[in-house]
Amino acid sequence: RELSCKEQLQSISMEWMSQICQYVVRDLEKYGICVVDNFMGKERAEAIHRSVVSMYDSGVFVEGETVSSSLETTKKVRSDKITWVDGSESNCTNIAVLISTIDTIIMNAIRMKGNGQLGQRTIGGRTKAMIACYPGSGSHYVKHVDNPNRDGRCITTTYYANKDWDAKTVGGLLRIFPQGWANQVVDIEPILDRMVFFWSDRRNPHEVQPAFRTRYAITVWYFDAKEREEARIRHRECALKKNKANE
Ligand SMILES: Cn1c(O)c(C(=O)NCC(=O)O)c(=O)c2ccccc21
Ligand SMILES: [Mn+2]
Repeated sequence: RELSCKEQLQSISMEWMSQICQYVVRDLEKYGICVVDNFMGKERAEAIHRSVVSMYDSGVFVEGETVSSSLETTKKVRSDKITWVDGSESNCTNIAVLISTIDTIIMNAIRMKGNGQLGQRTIGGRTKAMIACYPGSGSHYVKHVDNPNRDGRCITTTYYANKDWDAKTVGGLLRIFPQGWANQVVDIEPILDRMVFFWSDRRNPHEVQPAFRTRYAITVWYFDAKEREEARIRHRECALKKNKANE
């Protein structure tokens, strides 16, 4: 019998899903980095773009975390601004769909591995989505490691929502310096509907090069269950020590 439209869509998305998962598992385990284009499809991507622009215009974004205050007296460029969403906020429906799509990919990638692990990691939970905006005028992010000291985060997933981005004229490249690749760098243009997955630890120092146009990205970090638990215990212990000291 002829498959209904809904069944056809489901079968395409299941097929698509398993393709993407194989790709993510292979590239993460082989290179520690995976780039997927056309992740949500054109119309959903443009809807996400419109959502983040209107959120930015509504003023919910706050100054981002500067990884290290720049000592030299560089001319003051306005730095990144961020806001955290779980997808339930107003105007975030499309972002909720993005988050659940990434969840599905990560969970299925692990299931595919069979041993319930991705790169010898067992994923246990994730952060909310951090929407970041670089207001242009040369704003950038210094070279850093997302998780240098085992805070639990093991996979960084970043989605770009920038229409017609041309890095040759407006910069804004994500440049990753993969450890163990000698002096190779990986330059990734933050183009619309591009999804990047990479290990959050010291294997992937990276920077955001100066952007000369407003640049939007949505990041979700996935936790390694064991490492997250250990970080929580360490955090509790040092909190207890502090209380003892203050007694
Ligand atoms: C704004 N912003 C970031 O852009 C990156 C980051 O690495 N971005 C990579 C990218 O956008 O391509 C971060 O890792 C980050 C960490 C804490 C607070 C803000 C942060
Ligand atoms: Mn980062």
